Parts: sequence; C-alpha cells; structure tokens
Amino acid sequence: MDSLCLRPSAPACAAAAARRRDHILPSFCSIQRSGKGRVSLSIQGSKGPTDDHCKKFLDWKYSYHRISHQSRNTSANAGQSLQPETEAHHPASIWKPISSSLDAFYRFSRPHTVIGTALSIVSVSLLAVESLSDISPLFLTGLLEAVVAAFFMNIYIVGLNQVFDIEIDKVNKPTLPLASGEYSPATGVAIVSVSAAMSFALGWLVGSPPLFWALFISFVLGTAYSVNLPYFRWKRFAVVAALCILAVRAVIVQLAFFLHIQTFVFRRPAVFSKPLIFATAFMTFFSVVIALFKDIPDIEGDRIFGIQSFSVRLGQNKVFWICVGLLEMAYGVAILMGATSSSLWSKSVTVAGHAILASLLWSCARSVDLTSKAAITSFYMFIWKLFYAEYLLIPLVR
Ligand SMILES: CC(C)=CCC/C(C)=C/CC/C(C)=C/CC/C(C)=C/COP(=O)(O)OP(=O)(O)O
Ligand SMILES: O=C(O)Cc1cc(O)ccc1O
Repeated sequence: MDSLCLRPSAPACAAAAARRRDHILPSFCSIQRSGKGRVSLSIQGSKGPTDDHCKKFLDWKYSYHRISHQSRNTSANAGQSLQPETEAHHPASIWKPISSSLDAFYRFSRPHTVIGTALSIVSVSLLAVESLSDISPLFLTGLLEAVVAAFFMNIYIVGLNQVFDIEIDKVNKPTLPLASGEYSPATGVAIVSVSAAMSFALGWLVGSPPLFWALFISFVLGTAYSVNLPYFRWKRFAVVAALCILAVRAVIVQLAFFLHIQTFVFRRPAVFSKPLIFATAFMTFFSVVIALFKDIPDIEGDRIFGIQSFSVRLGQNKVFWICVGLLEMAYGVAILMGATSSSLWSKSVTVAGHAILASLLWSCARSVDLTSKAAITSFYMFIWKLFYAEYLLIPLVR
C-alpha cells in the first residue's frame, strides 16, 4: 500500500464517498482511518502511485464532484421542510427545488440527442422548401408538430434505456438521475410512459402517415434496443445495436420527416433529390460513428454487465481511430460530391465547410488522451457538435 497525494481534498472526498456508499472508488484505492479520526487515501501495489493511478483518480474525482454537487441540491430540497420558516419562504429556496428538478430532467433527456433530433428534422424539412413562399404558417405548423412528437419519442427512447440500465449506469454514468437515485424507478417509468403516449397522441392527431410511421418504427427499435425481455435487449449485440441507431438516425429521420413535409404538408409528389440522398448517405456514416463511439468511455460497466460493445471486443484505441477514419472518409466523399455541384455558391460552401470540419476533427482527434474517460467523453460531445454542423450544411447542398 502507498499513498496517493494529489490535493488535500482528495482523501476527504474519497472518505465522504465511501461513507455515503454512493460512488464507487477506483478499484486500486482504499480509505485508511487513523486512531485520531484522520483519513487518508491509499493505493494498492508496492511501487507507489503511477501516472495511470493519478489519471484514473482525477477522472473519478471529477465525476464524484459532479454527482455530489447534484445530490447536495437534492438533499437541500429534501430538508427544506426543516428549515426555519423565513428561510423556507425565501424566493431562493422556492427556486431551488424547481431548478434541481429541471436539472435532473435535463440530464434524463440526454440533451445532446434531443438537440440532434430537433436540428435534423428542421434541416431535412428545409430540403422540401422550393421557394421563400413555402415558409408559411402551414409549413411552420407541420414542422413544429414533427419536432414536438419526435422530442417526446426521443425522451421515451433515451429514458427507457436508463430505466433498464440503472445498474450499468451506476458504473458508467453515475450522474444520470436514475443511477444517482434522484429519480426512483417508478418516476422513470412514469416519464417514459407519458412521453410515448404524448408522442403517439400527437402523431395520431396530426394524421400524417409518414410522421406516424417514423414515430412507430423508432418506438419499436428503441424498445427492442433496451428492454430486458427474451429475444430483445439488442444493445447486447454490437452490430444489431448499431443497425438500430442507423435505421432511425440515417434512414427514418431523413426520409420520413422529408416525406411528412413534402407529401403531407405541401401535398407534392415524393421526389428523392440529390441533397436528400447525400444526407441519408452521410448520416449512415455518422450513425455508425455515434453507435461505436458512445461505448468507448463505458467499457468498464459494459464489461461487468456482459455488453459486447465494439470497444469491449476490439479495445478503445482501435474503435476511436475507426470512428475518426469513418468520419474523415465521409468528409472526403462530401468534398468530392460538393465539387460536382453546378451551383457555384453551393460548391464553395460544401467544399470549404467539409474541409474545415475534416481538419478540425483531425487536429482535435490527435490531441485526445485515450487513457482519460473525461477526455474521451468530451471528444464524444465534439462529435455531436460536428453532427449538428452537418445539419447546418445539408440545406445548402444543391
Ligand atoms: C423519434 C425520432 C425520429 C428520433 C429519436 C432519436 C433517437 C433517440 C434515435 C436513436 C434510436 C435508437 C434506436 C437509439 C437507441 C440508442 C440508445 C438508447 C442508446 C443509449 O446507449 P447506451 O450505451 O445503452 O446508453 P448510454 O449512452 O446511456 O450509456
Ligand atoms: O440518440 C442516438 O442516436 C444514440 C444515443 C447516444 C447517446 O450518447 C445516448 C443516447 C442515445 O440514444
């Protein structure tokens, strides 16, 4: 045993975490208590703390601080009735429970996926716009209905995943509200049930067949991906899991939401234009990358719970570079396709836009520390930003 000396607060926060049993310490750490009530943090092994120990501990501490901050908010809310009356009626103490429930719902909704869904629907809907006069109240209402119905289905899909992954998320994503205990399983089930019902109700009321089928197929695939029933929980099989995400993000979002605006809102015949085919092809690459990359930081919990993700099978390093390679390839194809455009402004924007994104990706990828979970997660969020940027470029492809 040897001591791991980082900052004076490290042993204290590790001891608090161990006491509360709400956050698992890295396996090489243990808490030592002296007779005088002092605590220190020890590591196993005779050679003393290595760089790897320090990195892993810093990652752990970073995630501990996020969760302890959130549970402080929650316990502050729970204890509110014990506060003196003057304090309980202070505007700040009324705001606190509201802001922490909003914060918990925000984390539950996996905002990076919701933003991606909303942006993608707006972007493919714009592909159906032929002239400025098409941007009418009729178009905006049809678009809003599609975005709101998809928002509820998005909450259903990501929420159901958290309901069935509570134990895995305690290891992989302890800040999610079901894993941290801020939400009870019943709350999770209630939110996902209401979300699915709202999505279908809206889809039904609107009366658009492409919209309703998009919601229904997403519902079926999202359910099959996560539920723990015989023949389901397809997330256990890496290829099937990736195909579920690809079917929704690459095919359904592009084709069904375009058809919703083109055939149901504008009452025009279905025409699969060059930008629509480009969007579907490009998002095929992106969906595979998201499906592969999202599991790179989760290798620890996935291994324990028998999830055979690509990262578990091939290793994090390999999957990371496969993802970067796939995205660079997609950017290469986009640049070539942009160069063939007959419109000069579209050619310039498509070629320059994709070249800038490709070089940004390359320079960021080279600086990622693949031994740090925080660094991989932050790069994963950067990939989502590239996904958003692509949907800004797609309406400009002609
Ligand atoms: C309604 C429409 C058109 C869109 C919804 C947009 C979504 C959410 C598309 C994804 C489709 C799908 C089948 C997703 C399943 C993927 C999922 C819930 C992944 C969660 O991945 P895990 O690795 O299990 O969990 P963490 O990332 O939370 O660890
Ligand atoms: O939405 C998706 O395309 C996949 C997905 C990624 C993620 O990081 C969390 C949830 C989820 O559904």
